[in-house]
Amino acid sequence: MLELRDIKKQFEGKMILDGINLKMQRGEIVSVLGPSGSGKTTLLNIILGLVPMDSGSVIFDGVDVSNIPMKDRGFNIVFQDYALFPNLNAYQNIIYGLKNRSNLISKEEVKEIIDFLELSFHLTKRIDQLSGGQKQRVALARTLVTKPKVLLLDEPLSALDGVIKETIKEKIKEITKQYNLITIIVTHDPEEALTMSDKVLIINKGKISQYARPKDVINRPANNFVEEFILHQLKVKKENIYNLFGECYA
Ligand SMILES: Nc1ncnc2c1ncn2[C@@H]1O[C@H](COP(=O)(O)OP(=O)(O)OP(=O)(O)O)[C@@H](O)[C@H]1O
Repeated sequence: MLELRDIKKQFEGKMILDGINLKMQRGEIVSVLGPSGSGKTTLLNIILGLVPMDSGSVIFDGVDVSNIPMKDRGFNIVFQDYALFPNLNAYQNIIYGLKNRSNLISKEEVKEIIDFLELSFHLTKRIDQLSGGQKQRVALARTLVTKPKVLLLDEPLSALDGVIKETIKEKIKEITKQYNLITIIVTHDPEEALTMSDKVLIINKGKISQYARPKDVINRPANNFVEEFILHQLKVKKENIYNLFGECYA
């Protein structure tokens, strides 16, 4: 279990995260949803250990990892722009994080991840020869070979659309279950959050507005902000939300 206890963070005197408390279970996808500037990426970076918090704790499986450096924390991230190395081919990118850590994962397990993400025919391609969906899968593979316990994804679907987007969504769901990960996804898109997560964390002005299952967010929005934010973003009237998600949550 991953637990965040009373996390606070200011930038330049402005409170960005103001007492974030939550618990996430293994095998669970949690989407972090909120308006631009609400602190979503900051929260992800604090969990990763990339950005220090002012106060609070990050607890993983009962151990306080707040002061454990990022590289030893055992969490990993796929950045929004994928941050792939253009001078390396797809395979070299995938195994990049295994340098000096070759005992972390067997060759068979690396192959399993490559096959699972359907990348075996693209391994020798340069990054600029890959489609958006293929780049995303290379970035996911590069992160997964490090065997993270917590998988952090910053806007993983924002550069994708149509069938490719749906395929990556399914892959993320399957990966989370198969590897029993805690997957945390930052998104500004309520439809993405509501359709692919076990729980949705909605933050506004540094505080949690609601942390609940998608069907509960839809049926019982905790406050006007949640209702308005979701309605506004989905650009539909309230009754249409039930039509949009009614089948899933009937
Ligand atoms: N290193 C930093 N120094 C100063 N201010 C920062 C820094 N990083 C983030 N901020 C500020 O903190 C606030 C939250 O930023 P953050 O990127 O976490 O928001 P977000 O919810 O992910 O936004 P978006 O959806 O636009 O990516 C913003 O006002 C941003 O300008």
